[in-house]
Amino acid sequence: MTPIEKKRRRDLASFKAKKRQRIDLENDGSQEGSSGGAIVLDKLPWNQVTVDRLEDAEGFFGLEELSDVDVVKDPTLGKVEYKLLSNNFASRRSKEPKIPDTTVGIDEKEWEGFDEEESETHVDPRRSKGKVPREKDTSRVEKKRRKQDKKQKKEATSQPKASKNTFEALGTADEGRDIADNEEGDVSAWEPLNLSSRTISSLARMKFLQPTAIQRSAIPEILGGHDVIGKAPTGSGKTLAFGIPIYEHYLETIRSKVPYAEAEGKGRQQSPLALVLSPTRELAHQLSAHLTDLCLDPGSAQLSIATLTGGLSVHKQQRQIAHADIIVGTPGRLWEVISGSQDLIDSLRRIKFLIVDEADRLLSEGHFKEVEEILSVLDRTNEATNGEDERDSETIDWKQQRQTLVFSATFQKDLQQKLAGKGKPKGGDLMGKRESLEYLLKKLNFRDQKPKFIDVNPISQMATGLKEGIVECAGTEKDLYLYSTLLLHPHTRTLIFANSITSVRRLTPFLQNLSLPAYALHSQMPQKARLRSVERFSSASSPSSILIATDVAARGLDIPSVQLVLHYHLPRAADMYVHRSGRTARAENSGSSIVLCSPEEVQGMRRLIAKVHARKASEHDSDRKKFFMRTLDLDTRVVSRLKPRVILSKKISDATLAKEKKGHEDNWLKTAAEDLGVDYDSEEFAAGEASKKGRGQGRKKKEKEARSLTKGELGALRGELKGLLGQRVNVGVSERYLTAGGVDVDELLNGGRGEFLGRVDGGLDDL
Ligand SMILES: Nc1ncnc2c1ncn2[C@@H]1O[C@H](COP(=O)(O)OP(=O)(O)OP(=O)(O)O)[C@@H](O)[C@H]1O
Repeated sequence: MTPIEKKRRRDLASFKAKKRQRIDLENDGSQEGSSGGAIVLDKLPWNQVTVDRLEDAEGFFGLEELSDVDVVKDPTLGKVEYKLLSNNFASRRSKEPKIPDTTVGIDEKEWEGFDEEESETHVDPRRSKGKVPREKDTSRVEKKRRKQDKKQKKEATSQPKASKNTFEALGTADEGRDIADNEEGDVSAWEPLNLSSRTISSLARMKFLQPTAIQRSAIPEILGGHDVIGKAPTGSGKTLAFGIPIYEHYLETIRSKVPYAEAEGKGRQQSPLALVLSPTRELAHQLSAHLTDLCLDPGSAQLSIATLTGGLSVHKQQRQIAHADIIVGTPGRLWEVISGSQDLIDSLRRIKFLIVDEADRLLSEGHFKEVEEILSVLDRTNEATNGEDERDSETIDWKQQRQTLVFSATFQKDLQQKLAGKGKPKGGDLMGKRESLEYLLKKLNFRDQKPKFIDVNPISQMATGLKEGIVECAGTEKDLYLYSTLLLHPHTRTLIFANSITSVRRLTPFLQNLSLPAYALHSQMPQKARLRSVERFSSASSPSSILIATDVAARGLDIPSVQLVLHYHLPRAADMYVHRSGRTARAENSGSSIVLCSPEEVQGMRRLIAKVHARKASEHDSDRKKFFMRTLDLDTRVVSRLKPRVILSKKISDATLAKEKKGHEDNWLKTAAEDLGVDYDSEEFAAGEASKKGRGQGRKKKEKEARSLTKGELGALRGELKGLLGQRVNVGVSERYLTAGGVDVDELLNGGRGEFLGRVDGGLDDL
């Protein structure tokens, strides 16, 4: 046994003895009364609040939580004391030998921690920066550790029930914490990826028993230090394909006990390890939550993740990211936060990983300017920061030390060909077209001459468990067909996509009036309301919930058990169809995607299918036209019986919205008039507007009519609708009836043939 191992054992034995003693003392203390376990506030074992609810993500940043502690007030002295409540605390604390400075109260006397040599191996670089002397014989110890780690990993993966000290090899000396205890099943399929036992343990806890295709292909390349462009169908686990290598790198750095900045020999402000760019706020929060889950390790210093999406003050976020290991952000807010601080820019330039998630979206529409700014400052060499600062006298090409990882389910076809090394894209000098994806990819400055392009499924971007269908209807009857389709899918978590915010605003109350649990999501909602909608929609207690969203929800959102995606409008681009539909049938699950298609949208639908399924079709048959999407015939008898409900609901929601709109307009005009110092008379203004002719007057007239409904009239309409919703609708198929509560008529309409929905009357050519 080597001296280090002997020492580790000695420390472990002494730790166990002290822990026993501590528990005894705590038991005694609890019997004796409040004074037995009294401790001071700042010595309590605070834990970082983890973000497990989207809604909390913003409000709890920077806060810490605590449990198993009683607050006791001494009435005579008026003093407040804190007392450890139970042995749970003791056992919980015993799993945290790495943070001795938070061990408290009675423990304070008992716990001395591992001595320096041992504690160095567990040290949180953020806390220990500058204090920890570097180990002298790193290579020998590191070699030994690696060997031991490998052995432990083998045990962990081949014997999930293996016992004790799986983590000893990582230097945590963590008692009894092992994969086996988690009882998560056989994770040996991860073995070829050669991951650390801590990562394997996290995967086991998450019950991810094997890597997905993109994880299997991308992780070794990233661990091997390559830049990677990864393309894989929606819901196929791309987040962990880059998340796992980042975590591995983090663990490696912890093991080598050197804070990142020090590791780079700079010794200045700590640098984050990774920067993840996300196109939407919801996705950013989700990515953070997913990475937090992976990196959750109660026995060690927590990796810190900062999410920058707006909602908190820029100053607060600047402070947050100054200590973060991973930063996840939307480009606009990220730029706002970093652009004001040269120190932050400097530290970001030293990141080890730059991740561009949903790359094709991020590098185009709307985000172009900020992404370009961010990439420019990341790539600026120190010299370029004008050399005023002494520190900048060294020229370090940080981008050469940074890995760039780009992921999406969709990439432009010509670009994809280029990346795959198959010829040049059309269109001449792409560098000249500033707003092109390729231009920005060039700006990403891959350190590899040619990044590894991994396409795990070149045939399809769609998830394998996805079924697709079309419901044909007149443009004016979309609301009716939407409602009918929803009723034909009872007990189904459904995501409805519309092309405009106005439609989302209109459809939400329309469905709510029909007693359906519908929530809205669009970019003009306040951030808190956006997160609340996603949380309510995702809640396990509402498995039949409905989210009506713009394409802000199309990318990356991973909401459990979405079984149906309904395209109220045909998506504007084929890749958006792929991403929207990808909100269902995720991670080996099945799901359906249905387009409500009006005659005006048929051409677009044909083009979309040709784009999305062209390769699939040519795989099976040389004649592409043979590929078709199912047309789903709703029973017109059912649909027509639902019409009166739909008419009433529309009337009510139109009236409510028109009144709200008028209220907003009045307020706006009043404020504007006040600002200008003139009187505002709404009647006069309305008369002036009415006398105008031209576009939009029809809509305005309708709005006026809707607005003119009195409260009493609205109440009567609501009553009438309530009556209708209470009535059963005879579908004429059997004794079973369709109600808003949702009877399974699906089966009836399918004639028990197990078809997707309704009769399949043919393909695209029949449209
Ligand atoms: N190895 C695995 N085994 C089982 N489930 C996994 C595995 N890896 C990831 N998952 C789960 O699969 C789901 C989809 O993962 P993720 O969100 O990373 O997909 P994605 O490929 O990024 O999708 P999108 O293209 O829509 O953004 C998540 O719920 C995730 O927890």
